[in-house]
Amino acid sequence: MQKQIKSALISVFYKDNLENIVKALGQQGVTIYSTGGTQKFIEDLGVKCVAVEDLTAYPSILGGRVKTLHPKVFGGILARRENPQDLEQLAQYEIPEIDLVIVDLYPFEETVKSTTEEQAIIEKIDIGGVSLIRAAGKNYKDVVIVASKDQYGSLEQVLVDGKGATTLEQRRFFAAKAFEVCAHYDVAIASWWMRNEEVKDYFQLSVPQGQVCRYGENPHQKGVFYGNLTEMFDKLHGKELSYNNLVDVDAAVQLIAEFSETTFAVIKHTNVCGIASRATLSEAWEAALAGDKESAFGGVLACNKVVDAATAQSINEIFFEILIAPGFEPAALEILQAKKNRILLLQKQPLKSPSMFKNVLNGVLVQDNDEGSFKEWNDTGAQPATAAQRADLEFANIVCKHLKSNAIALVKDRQLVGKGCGQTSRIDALRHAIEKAKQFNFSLEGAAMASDAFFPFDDCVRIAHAEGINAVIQPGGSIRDADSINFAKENGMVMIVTGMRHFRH
Ligand SMILES: NC(=O)c1ncn([C@@H]2O[C@H](COP(=O)(O)O)[C@@H](O)[C@H]2O)c1NC=O
Repeated sequence: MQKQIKSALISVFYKDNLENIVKALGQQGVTIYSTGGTQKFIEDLGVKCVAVEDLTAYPSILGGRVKTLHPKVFGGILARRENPQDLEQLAQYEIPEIDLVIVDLYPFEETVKSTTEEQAIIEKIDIGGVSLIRAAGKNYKDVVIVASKDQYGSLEQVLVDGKGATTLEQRRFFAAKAFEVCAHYDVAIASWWMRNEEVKDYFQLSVPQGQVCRYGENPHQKGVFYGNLTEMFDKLHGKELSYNNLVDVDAAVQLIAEFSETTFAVIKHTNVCGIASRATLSEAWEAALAGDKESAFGGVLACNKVVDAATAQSINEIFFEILIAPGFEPAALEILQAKKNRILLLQKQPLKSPSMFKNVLNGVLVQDNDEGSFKEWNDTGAQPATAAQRADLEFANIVCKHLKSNAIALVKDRQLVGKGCGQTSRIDALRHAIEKAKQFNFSLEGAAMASDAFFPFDDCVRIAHAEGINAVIQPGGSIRDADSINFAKENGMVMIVTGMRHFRH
């Protein structure tokens, strides 16, 4: 049903972008009611406006905590226009109908980001604005609610197209958006109150839409990304990131954040297939690629140093989807931007989320991020690790943590030379890792092996030893730990037990 807007209440925190709407309402003869700062803004535009104080016959009190909270305001918003009793009461108490409500709430989220001062934050919990939104949204059959400056464009369109009249469908659309705004606002407030609680009573997360993906994991699945990519990255080149790109970029930035030495990594389907630390970035790249040249095709690349021209030249020769780096030298950028089908991301900040979650069954599982790489460093083998072995073992252990379970990583001179992941048995993961190393002509003589979880039997250590691997790192915890440890002792192998498992399902 079409409804003509004859009256409006405007109370907004940010006044920008409101000019056209106010002027259009003024031209259409709409009676505008408004609060302090907004009233001044409207009058400065040369448009007539009634102060809410004049409507309520009450001043704004308690430093603005109570301005619009009054039956003369809420009655006019909530009255059902087809209900004779409601209309009688409006007449009895001299309450004018309000057909349009425009609100832009106090910026609670921005305030939390800019200060830790509790009182300043609490003052930015909007009360009147949220009440206006809820009231107008509830009475959407008669009232238009515009609950955020993000919707000014839509309102302007409606005012122009409908000459100030709205359809029921349009009012329903604005109401739905309005309740989304309120819900998001309340989640932000509740999250702030609960910021120090370890376990909350509700799983609450409200993240604005970032982009609708072309599709989900596969073309027949829909996909949407909620989040703010521009906060983390500057996209210097290439098309929009796909659903799978986003998943891989997440895996890549988590992995690369673990390394402080100059390191390059290649990620495929969230698993690292090549990674190396070297004195220079181009050496790190060459070594990472050499780890598995075949898998690197179409991969996601990540490094922790500014990309120089020499490295760019070398990377340019292979087909890759995405390159993530903390910076690009201008000459490197020129080289890499020459080809169209690739994405270049400049990472501006690290990932900050302290926890992770996924939907399972009819709920959500939440856990801490897997921080750290070992609890203890227990030398349980034939002898302690040398400095070089220690470096490789630590490297292998971190890599293993970023592989899907069951995972085995084989490392030599801080270069991944073989990996097995996502296997249903640990021994299969090892077999696969060895096969990969052989495929690319790596000798495993003197290599280090990491396992994401304990060895249930001594079979893996035996196989590793037979290949020349002489240092092992694993969490321990099997009832048969002694079998693997004794084998290492008897065969001159280093065996580190960390006490920290790194399953990744
Ligand atoms: N207390 C109230 O009755 C009340 N009514 C509206 N507001 C808010 O006051 C702001 C606008 O204030 P002003 O027009 O004075 O600049 C808006 O963000 C609006 O959401 C209120 N403030 C907070 O709760």
